[in-house]
Amino acid sequence: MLLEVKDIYKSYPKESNILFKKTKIDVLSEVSFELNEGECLGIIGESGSGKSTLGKIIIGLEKPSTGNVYLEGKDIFKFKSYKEQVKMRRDLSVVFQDYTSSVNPRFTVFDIIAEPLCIISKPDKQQLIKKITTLLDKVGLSITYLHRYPHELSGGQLQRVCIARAIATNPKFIVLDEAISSLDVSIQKQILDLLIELKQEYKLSYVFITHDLTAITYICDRVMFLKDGRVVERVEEIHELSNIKHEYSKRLLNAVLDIECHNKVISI
Ligand SMILES: Nc1ncnc2c1ncn2[C@@H]1O[C@H](COP(=O)(O)OP(=O)(O)OP(=O)(O)O)[C@@H](O)[C@H]1O
Repeated sequence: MLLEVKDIYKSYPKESNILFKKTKIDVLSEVSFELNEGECLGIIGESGSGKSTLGKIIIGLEKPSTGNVYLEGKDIFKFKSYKEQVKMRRDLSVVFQDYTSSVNPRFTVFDIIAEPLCIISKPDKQQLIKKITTLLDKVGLSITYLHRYPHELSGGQLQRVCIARAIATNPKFIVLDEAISSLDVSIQKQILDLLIELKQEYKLSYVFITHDLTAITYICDRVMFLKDGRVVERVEEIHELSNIKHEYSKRLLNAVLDIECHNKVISI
């Protein structure tokens, strides 16, 4: 098994009106799941249900209050040596929704993609140019983009650059946190197709975080519904999505059907 997330609880301190009284807000409770090689697991939930917090925990950006995350059997929060931590950084990657703020505006496309490569090794400039040109090609961008700055790219192009950066270190899995949500619908499909292609080519696993069930049915093998930080339902086979039982999951599914129906009426 590639990833095992076991009994995660996460709480944050909360401001209290009562002097000296410490309170906390529980964001995740009892969250467990497994992810196998080559799989795409969808995590869906309403705003504030804890999806991004969970995403940050499984790539080691945030520590759980209790619980463990095992990557190939090893607890990612117990990697002590620098070498182990660099390996973990190489194996786990992420693409965020907000592609504009997840890149340095003063970096060129070359600098953005080179950054993780230079953290894990010390490649020379020629090696870097070759590798980055190949990566750009993989995400459907030509070499002419190499020296452009983020403001000289469209949203879809910049998200492709972020995807190239995410796959640069040959990770084992990528957390895609609302990675297509800021793009318009036609670009969303292109990016989903690209992600599916890359998943097959690099044998990647994804954790696909979204509030969009339509995208889940397009790319995911399984799905987990998160409500107030708890897993309320799991669908192990995506084609069985219509058999969901929990009221909350049904509400999310019906919301999609309503929107699709509404769009059809408009297009008629
Ligand atoms: N660093 C933090 N300190 C305090 N509270 C936090 C912190 N990060 C997140 N939260 C709270 O945790 C809860 C879950 O937030 P999270 O961003 O994980 O939800 P989400 O499901 O990803 O929401 P969205 O879909 O709107 O991005 C929210 O109530 C949020 O305010």
